[in-house]
Amino acid sequence: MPEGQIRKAISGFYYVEKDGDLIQCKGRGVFRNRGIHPLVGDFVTFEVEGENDGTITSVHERSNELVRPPIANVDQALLVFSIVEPDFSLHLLDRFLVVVESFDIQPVICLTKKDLASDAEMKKASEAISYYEKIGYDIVQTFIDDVDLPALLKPYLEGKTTVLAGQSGVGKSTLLNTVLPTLGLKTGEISEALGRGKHTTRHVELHEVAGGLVADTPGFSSLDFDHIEREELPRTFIDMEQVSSQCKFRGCLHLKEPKCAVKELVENGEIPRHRYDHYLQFMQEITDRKPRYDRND
Ligand SMILES: Nc1nc2c(ncn2[C@@H]2O[C@H](COP(=O)(O)OP(=O)(O)OP(=O)(O)O)[C@@H](O)[C@H]2O)c(=O)[nH]1
Ligand SMILES: [Zn+2]
Repeated sequence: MPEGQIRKAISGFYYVEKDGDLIQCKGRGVFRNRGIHPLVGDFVTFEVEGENDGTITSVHERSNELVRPPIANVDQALLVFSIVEPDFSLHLLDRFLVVVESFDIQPVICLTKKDLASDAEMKKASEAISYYEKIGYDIVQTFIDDVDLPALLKPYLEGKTTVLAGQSGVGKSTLLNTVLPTLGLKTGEISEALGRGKHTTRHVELHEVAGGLVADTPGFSSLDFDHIEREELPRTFIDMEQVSSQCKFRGCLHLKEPKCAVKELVENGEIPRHRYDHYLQFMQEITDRKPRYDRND
């Protein structure tokens, strides 16, 4: 039976891409009883019925799945940060990195609005970001008038499924319009669409760009840590994770444990203090959240 990938889902139909064609498919009747909900991004097996219609018979195992927007098998997130308007925030950067790493998604940090920044603001942001480059993250600088943005982003987009993410106003729609000119998003449109409340399900579609796929709706509109356990937080700080094998205790959470390699590196300045402070803050947030059975969401 043929296999393909769901590129969009509208009113109960799934549009499955196969060799350049989109086949309009329904899900198998038993999916509902079994609680199987096919998602955009899913690789599926389907049965052909008629020229361009079919039925999805099985959904292949996912590498991950996002909730808002609902999308599966995301490889990469372009994390968009403006240097000014809104001001660059290391707290928000660390928060995005934790959430993205927790889904096993590769982050690429995009810096926008360089043209609006003073030399001092630019220098401050570049210095802060250089640490993230040092620990292995890719950084790209994009500008509103950068005519060659598609070429700049191509090496990152090629062969991957990518979502954009970032705070309101940083320039996500501007970037999406540049990589997907046919989309014609009004800038500011995304926040309006998402602002109507979290129950608004906005249609999401994967588009072919530069040999990869890009989602036309930004991901990670909520940055809570509900899905992350205390023991999982250390691995989402990749700089700490790299040295954690040198901590005295296996499974060290780098809190009060003696002979902790992470705390030693924070003391001698190799890991910036703000990284560790954010780590402690996020750990506290996870510790303080209500147990799941107490919540009514
Ligand atoms: N000067 C300058 N302005 C930019 C740049 N990128 C985006 N903008 C402007 O910043 C404003 C916000 O950009 P959007 O692309 O709407 O931002 P967004 O992240 O999609 O915002 P939401 O829809 O609220 O999530 C718009 O007026 C853009 O024209 C840039 O590199 N330089
Ligand atoms: Zn430790």
